[in-house]
Amino acid sequence: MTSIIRFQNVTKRFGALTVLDDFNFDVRPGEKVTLIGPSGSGKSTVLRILMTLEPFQEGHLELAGISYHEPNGRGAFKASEKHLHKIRCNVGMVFQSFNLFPHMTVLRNIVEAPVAVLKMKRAEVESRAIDLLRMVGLLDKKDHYPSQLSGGQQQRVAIARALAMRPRVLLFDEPTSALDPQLVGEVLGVIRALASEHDLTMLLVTHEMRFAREVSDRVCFFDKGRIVEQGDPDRFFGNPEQPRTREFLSSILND
Ligand SMILES: Nc1ncnc2c1ncn2[C@@H]1O[C@H](COP(=O)(O)OP(=O)(O)OP(=O)(O)O)[C@@H](O)[C@H]1O
Repeated sequence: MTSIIRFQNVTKRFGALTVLDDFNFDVRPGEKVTLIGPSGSGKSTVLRILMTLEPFQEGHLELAGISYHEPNGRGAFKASEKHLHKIRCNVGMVFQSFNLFPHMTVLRNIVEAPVAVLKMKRAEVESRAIDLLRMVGLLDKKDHYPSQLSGGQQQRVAIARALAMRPRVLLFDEPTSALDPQLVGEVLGVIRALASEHDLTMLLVTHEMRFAREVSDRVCFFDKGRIVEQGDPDRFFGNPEQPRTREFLSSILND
């Protein structure tokens, strides 16, 4: 079985703090995987490393067959800009806090990166951006600025923006946790629709357990830099095996 994401014995430290400890993790092409776990356990760090936003100290990482090492093996994350560019063309990320460019319209927010980074033709990207805005239900907002949109609408633009780069892997880092409760549903609805896309690999960090159960092929409980337990959602939520998983699930489900 080929993996589209592969962490092999990855160790990540921030100073004296070891966040990932000899971490191994594989994701199949098209798989939708959710990472859940206590605050501070390292879930965002997994995504940030994949997005090349964080270096790591030991181990080996592959995304879509591209290694995160220099081919000559000089050590983790000594990749050239060209190499990083290759990786970043395959992976997109949706952050907790939208991160739209405030001085650009919705349409430009979506169009700029594919034109600047992928050197795609502006007209072609615009036409795809229009399709994506229609998909996230915001075509009528294309000439608005982010400050004129609700948080839920901004997050839907952020999802469209990530998709405009045609990533093979899409990472979601707690995409609804900065939203008012009444806006969560509209964003989850868009992600749910994406989850039905066979070819797109999705890795999500979320505290929305019902949603995780609904969209994931696999749920992983992550604690102290390791996966403690994983499984298909019905088995995982219906019959968690590890005491730490049970403890975690009962603490959040009783909140
Ligand atoms: N840039 C940094 N410098 C130092 N420590 C960091 C840095 N980023 C994260 N950490 C620490 O690494 C650990 C893992 O953080 P991470 O954000 O990956 O956890 P998380 O599981 O995503 O938590 P949450 O659910 O609260 O977002 C935490 O103890 C955090 O304080």
